[in-house]
Amino acid sequence: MTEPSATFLLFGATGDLARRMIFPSLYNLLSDGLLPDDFLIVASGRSDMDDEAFRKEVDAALRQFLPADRYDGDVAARFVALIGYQPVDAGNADQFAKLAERIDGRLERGLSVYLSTPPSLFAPTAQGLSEAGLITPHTRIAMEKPIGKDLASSKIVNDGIGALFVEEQIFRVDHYLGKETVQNLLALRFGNVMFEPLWNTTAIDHVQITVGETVGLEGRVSYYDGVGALRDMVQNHMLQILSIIAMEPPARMDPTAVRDEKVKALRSLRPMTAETVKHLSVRGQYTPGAVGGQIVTGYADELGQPSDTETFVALKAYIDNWRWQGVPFYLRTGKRMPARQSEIVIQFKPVRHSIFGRDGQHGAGGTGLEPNTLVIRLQPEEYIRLQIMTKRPGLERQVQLEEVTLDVSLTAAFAGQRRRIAYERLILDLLAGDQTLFVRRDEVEAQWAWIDSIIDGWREANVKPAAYSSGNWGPSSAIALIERDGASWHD
Ligand SMILES: NC(=O)C1=CN([C@@H]2O[C@H](COP(=O)(O)OP(=O)(O)OC[C@H]3O[C@@H](n4cnc5c(N)ncnc54)[C@H](OP(=O)(O)O)[C@@H]3O)[C@@H](O)[C@H]2O)C=CC1
Ligand SMILES: O=C1O[C@H](COP(=O)(O)O)[C@@H](O)[C@H](O)[C@H]1O
Repeated sequence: MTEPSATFLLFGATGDLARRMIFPSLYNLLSDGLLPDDFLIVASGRSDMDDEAFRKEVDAALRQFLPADRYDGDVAARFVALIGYQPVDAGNADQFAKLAERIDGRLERGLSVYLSTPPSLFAPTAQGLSEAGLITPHTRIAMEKPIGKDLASSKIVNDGIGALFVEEQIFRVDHYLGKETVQNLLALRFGNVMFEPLWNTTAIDHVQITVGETVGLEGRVSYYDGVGALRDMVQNHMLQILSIIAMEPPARMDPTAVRDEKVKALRSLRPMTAETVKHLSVRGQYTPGAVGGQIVTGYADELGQPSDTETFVALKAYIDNWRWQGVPFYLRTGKRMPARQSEIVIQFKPVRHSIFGRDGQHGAGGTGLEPNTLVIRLQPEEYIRLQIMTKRPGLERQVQLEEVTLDVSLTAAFAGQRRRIAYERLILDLLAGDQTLFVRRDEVEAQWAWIDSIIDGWREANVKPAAYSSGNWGPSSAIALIERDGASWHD
């Protein structure tokens, strides 16, 4: 089927993600004329309400979460008129039958189902859809993260869904893949001739990936505690970024070629052990402090009890393949960091031989020679900066070098272009059936296999989170993790 799905069925429609991201994204797509004619949105949650009551809730969410200049009352009225609400408890077969009545006669034109519910409901929901006759070759199913909490449980979820859908119908969402800046990594690497020859152990000293957040638990206590930063952020978003940085060039931009290369990189991650986690990983948990001038409470206070869940993690990872032999990938992510800042830093090696120092050695003679650094800022700003060496103007007998920045601000270069919500891209691709920016089963499982090795290592070696004051880049051991190697975090 080449036409986009004519019906979008959203489970979890009363939830936080639907209100903040999914409805605003659908609204934007409608406003830009990107939804098919005669499009129907069937929204479902456990709560009982009628179409009108739910439409009012969606309108309120649009007013709250769209930028003020995006909300247009006429478009919003057209948008909510597309939505019907049907209460369904995932375990209630009768309610699935009522849901099917809403979609009656439309299945041939394609149904895209989106599961924005807790993952424990994915398989029962798929079962309910099947029993109600809603699964046909024209049905697709999208699932939010997390897929499980370890490799074993992710296999159970994948098996449950896989029993009713073939892989080509399954769209595992990682919203980072919908971000322009993450897709731009592919453009940077494979749309330019100058980076690829240097993109390996010969020229690269190390790679840093940082995803810093200033927020704390944000009311997601019941989800987050026991999950922690490693499972919440590294297992999915950060490993997806790492796989795009590390993969071999795919033959073409299609779902199989791209995902084949990503999974090879993920499978090459060196597993950790109880011995190696002690020097390759740091766990942290925030305590009271100040973020952006505001005093905030600690994690345990927000939770109401002590906990061993990490809100920060830093890792030194190795990818055991030809390209990346000996190149450490330093990853760190945390809540209550000093800034919301996500970036990738490619630290190149020094030039092989310095012609500038008095004795010909690199860095000798105080000439200021430094290795090149490529900084790719993903958010909140979007830019690519390359630090290169230039001659400082002057008449000194010995050439003095200074770093200058080649600065490509994507925000400025594309100033006329509206920044899209990541979910807009993903929903559009789901409707169109393009899986390139969705995560394949083998990728999720390779990600979990590596994460499990760290969690097992932590358990066996009894590694607990170290305290860090909110507003800092994690515990001091996270700084030591990289400084031991003679490098430092690019803050
Ligand atoms: N919020 C976020 O920023 C992010 C969330 N996610 C993931 O997205 C999913 C949804 O998250 P979020 O919106 O925050 O969660 P919420 O807890 O806010 O919403 C959960 C939704 O699931 C519905 N639900 C709960 N139990 C049942 C049931 N037995 N049968 C049918 N529906 C049920 C709820 O319906 P009702 O309210 O009517 O009871 C509600 O619509 C989760 O998997 C989460 O991990 C992923 C990335 C970010
Ligand atoms: O998936 C998640 O992502 C958000 C961070 O997303 P971003 O787009 O704002 O960078 C994180 O806050 C949340 O804990 C996690 O579940």
